Parts: sequence; C-alpha cells; structure tokens
Amino acid sequence: MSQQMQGQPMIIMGDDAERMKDKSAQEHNIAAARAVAESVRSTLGPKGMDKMLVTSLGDIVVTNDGVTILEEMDIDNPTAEMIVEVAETQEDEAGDGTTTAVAIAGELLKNAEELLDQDIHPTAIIKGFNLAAEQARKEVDNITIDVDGDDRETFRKVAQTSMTGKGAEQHKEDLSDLIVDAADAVTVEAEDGSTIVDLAFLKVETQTGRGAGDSELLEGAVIDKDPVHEEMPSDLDDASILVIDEPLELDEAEADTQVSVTDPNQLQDFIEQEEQELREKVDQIVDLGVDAVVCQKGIDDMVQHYLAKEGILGLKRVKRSDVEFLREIIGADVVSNLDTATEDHLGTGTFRRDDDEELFYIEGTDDYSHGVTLLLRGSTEHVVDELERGVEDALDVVGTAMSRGEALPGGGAPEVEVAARLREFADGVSGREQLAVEAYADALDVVPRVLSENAGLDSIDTLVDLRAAHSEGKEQAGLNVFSGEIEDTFEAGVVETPSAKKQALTSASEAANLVLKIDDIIESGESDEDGGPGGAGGMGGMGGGMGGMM
Ligand SMILES: Nc1ncnc2c1ncn2[C@@H]1O[C@H](COP(=O)(O)OP(=O)(O)O)[C@@H](O)[C@H]1O
Repeated sequence: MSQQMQGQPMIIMGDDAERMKDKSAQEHNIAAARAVAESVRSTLGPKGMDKMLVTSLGDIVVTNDGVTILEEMDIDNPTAEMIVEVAETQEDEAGDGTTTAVAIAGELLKNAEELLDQDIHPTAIIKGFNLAAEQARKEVDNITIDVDGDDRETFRKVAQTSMTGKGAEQHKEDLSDLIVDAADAVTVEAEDGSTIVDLAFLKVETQTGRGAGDSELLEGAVIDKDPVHEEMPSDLDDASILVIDEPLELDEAEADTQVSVTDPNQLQDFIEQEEQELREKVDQIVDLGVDAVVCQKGIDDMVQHYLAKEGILGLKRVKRSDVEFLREIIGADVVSNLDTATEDHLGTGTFRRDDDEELFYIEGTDDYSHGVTLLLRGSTEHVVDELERGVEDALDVVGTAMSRGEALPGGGAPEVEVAARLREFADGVSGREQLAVEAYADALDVVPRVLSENAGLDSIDTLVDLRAAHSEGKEQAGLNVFSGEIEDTFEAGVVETPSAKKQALTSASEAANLVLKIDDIIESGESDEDGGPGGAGGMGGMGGGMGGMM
C-alpha cells in the first residue's frame, strides 16, 4: 500500500480543476489581502480621505470608517475576506482602530513576503509573528498612562481623537461632552466593587431635521412613534405601562377564516363576535389599570378606538431594540400573552411628547431607572448615519478607557515605541523567528508613515524624527498632523486607548497568520467559468457589488 493511502487524505479533482501550491498560492493570497488593506489605508488618521461607495443598487455611502468600507465592498476573494474579518472583529471588540488593524495586517504580509523570498518557512514566520504580537501587547501595557476615573478632560480627548477624521469631527467639541456625560450616567458598580461603564443602559437614537449641535443626552428612552389614535393622551405622569410583543388583533387564523353565510343575520353575528373579542382585549387592559400600551406588533383599528375611548395611550410596531431598552427603563416585563398578564408585569414612568410632535420621551421612576438615550440630530440621513458611526465608536473606546482608567498617546507614538522595544526583544530571539519579530516591528511603522503621508508630509522624515525622539527616551512623542510637529501627543490632546491598540495588534497578526498558513489553493472548475486562480473571476478579486470607489 502506498504511503498516501495509509491515512493521508487524498484530493481528487475534476479535469478542469485549478490548483496552486506553495509559493504561488501564498503570493496570490498575500497580493489579494494586501490589495484590500491598501484600499483603506488612505483613510487613516484625521487627514485621511473619505471613500465614496456606490452599491449595485445605486445607494451611496460616503465614509472614512474602515469597517464600513470593507463591508460595503462585497469582496468575493476568500483570503481578502479574512482581512475584512479582521476589521469586523476589531470593530466588535474595540469599536475603533479598524483601519489601524487592517493597515498593520497588510504591512505584516508585505514583510512576510520578503521573508518567504529568502526561503524562510511560513511556520517560522507565523511563530515569530505570534511571539512579537504577545510581546507587543506587554509593551503597550508598559507604556499605558493611568488616568483618574473622573478626569473628564482626558476622556473628552479620547472621544475627540476617536471622532477625528470621521463625519462626527465637525461637532467633536459638543459631542465629546455628551459622550463623557453619557458614559458617566451609565457608570455602575461592579460586583467586585470597581466601577464600570455599562453601555447596555445607553441607547443611541438618531433624528433628522435639526443640526448636530442640537444633539442631547436624555434620561430614559426615546421612541419615534405617533399615538395610534389622535384622541389619545400623549403626556402622562406616573403611568402604568404595558409592554407587549403579541399583536392586539384577532388571531391570524380567525382573521383568515372563510365563512359562508346563508343569511345577513349570520354575517352580523360574525362581525359582532369579532368586535366582542377585540373589546375583551381592551377590557383586560383596562382591568389591569394600564395607562399606556407599548406594542411591538400591530394594534387593530377597533382596539385603537376603544383604547382611545378609555383614555389609554397606545404605540404600535415599536422596534424590538426599543422594547428591550424601554423594559429596563420602566421596570416592565414584556408580556407575550395578554391572558396571562398581571399587574406585576407593568412598568411605571412618564410620557412626554416633544414640541415637534415626533418623539416620545419616556422616563422611569427615580428608584428604578438608570438608562439614558443619546439623541443625535443631523440635517440628513447621511449626516446622522455617519454621526452615529463615529459616536458609537467613541462611546466604546471612552467606556473602556473610563472603566479601566487608562489611555495612550496617539499619532503613532505607541507604534514607534513598541517597535523600538520589539527590536531589542528580537535580539534575544534565536533562529529565523528573530527575523520575523523584526519584520513585525517594522510593520508597526506603517501607522506613523501613513498618518504622515495622508497629511501630505514627508513620511521618511517623520519616521526618522520619531525614532530619534524615542531613542532619546521621549515615549510619548508622536506626529500631531494638525501642527505637523513631532510632540508629546498626549499633552497635545491626541489620546487613544491601550485596549483598542492591543486588540489591533492581535487582530492584525491573527489575520496575517491565517493568510500565511494557506499553502494550497484548490478550486473546483465546475462553477468557475472565468478561468482558474488569478483569473478574472473565482479567486481573482473583488466582486461586482461595488460600482465605484473614489
Ligand atoms: N491630531 C492627530 N495627529 C496625528 N494622529 C492622529 C491625530 N488624531 C488621531 N490620530 C491618529 O489616527 C489614527 C486613527 O485613525 P482612524 O482613521 O480613526 O483609524 P482607526 O479606524 O484605526 O481608528 C490613530 O493612530 C490616532 O492616533
């Protein structure tokens, strides 16, 4: 029996299957992944450019947000998709640093390619990258600056740095105040006695119509709904509130029933019976002592009418996320079956209608509620969407920074410092992994280099000056792109967070390693009419979802 048949899997391909192995597979993958990384690099930093994304349906998104760009790009190359996943993980875990993570991943792969050309085995590179990433995270801890939990000014800077270069930047003064207030408002004591910012008690809502300067932080929840009947009350104090996720309508089965009537009285009976059932639902609600009903599903016209007659406010088709949040605010249980509802399920709160009669403001009682809503306003959908992306990211980073009481200088300062320390660390690493650790250190330079490039500065000068400053012991020296100077960026108000930075280092090396691990690409010929690997379709490149990108 041949060796292969004794347990190694054998791959059988059709005649027209395409295959790439080892070097060419790696080169192909690295090229695809780097292409993606390079497409978002130019958005890095406050002077980064925006991208205009045009979807196949003609929708336009203008953004500077790495993850949004990559998600909209509709990439159908499996390795390139790995890079998109880096961005998504980074966004989920840290809320910020997506472009940084992707840029570093791209640079790691570029440097890995040079090592592969020197016939260094991918396994050694991967091992070296892992070593370096672990050490880099430790070094980030070593250069972390402790910040007092009530040092508002520093956290405002964290928020502003995060928003810089994004759509929210124009209003960063006002918004950073709101963000820090919001994080403060949802600071709770954890079981171990420490304080944490719990963003579950915070909801971001958007509204078009007014300027971003009119954004505000509100106690409680905001619901963008009209009362279901114009004769319903809209301002209620101390209201008993029923939150329900079943429709206040006839059962679907009943509504669809076909009845054959033989005389008109039968029809009349039937209608009366239906009306009676709907009336009973309202009676049940009245008996519970309810003042307002918030329903996730529909409310029948007849029920709307009876509720209005009883002076009860009704809101229908309220979003699931609003229902979940409201429940926290007013201390209600969501009822799924009216027949089993009791007074204990009800919540308590006040309802207020805004002057424009568009929104309901709902507050809980003092002894229960601790939720707040950050209401972002902007002139158009595009504006509020971009505002929301920027503010959500900033909230994540500020929340973590406040919970942990830590920060870092920005503008490439941590990258240059960590790279220098990694080069020292590399001296103690033996074998070929040493070269990979050095390659990792060099890859970190991409951050100050691209920040500088994007600001129209000379990136070589910047890097030389930065390295010189760090070798003189100036750990916080970074590039401030607004002044164009190398300075203590923490003092200059460019403040980042260690958690996002560490996550970016992890995500970047994980992605690079995933791409490097692949040494064989086998593509079945069946569904690929455009040719094999590297051809126009298949593994070739980016899909057709995106019509244009500028
Ligand atoms: N005024 C500034 N000068 C230099 N760098 C800055 C400044 N403000 C922010 N940065 C840097 O921009 C980078 C973040 O850019 P950004 O486009 O938001 O990408 P990411 O998606 O990685 O957060 C960070 O390295 C940060 O330190």
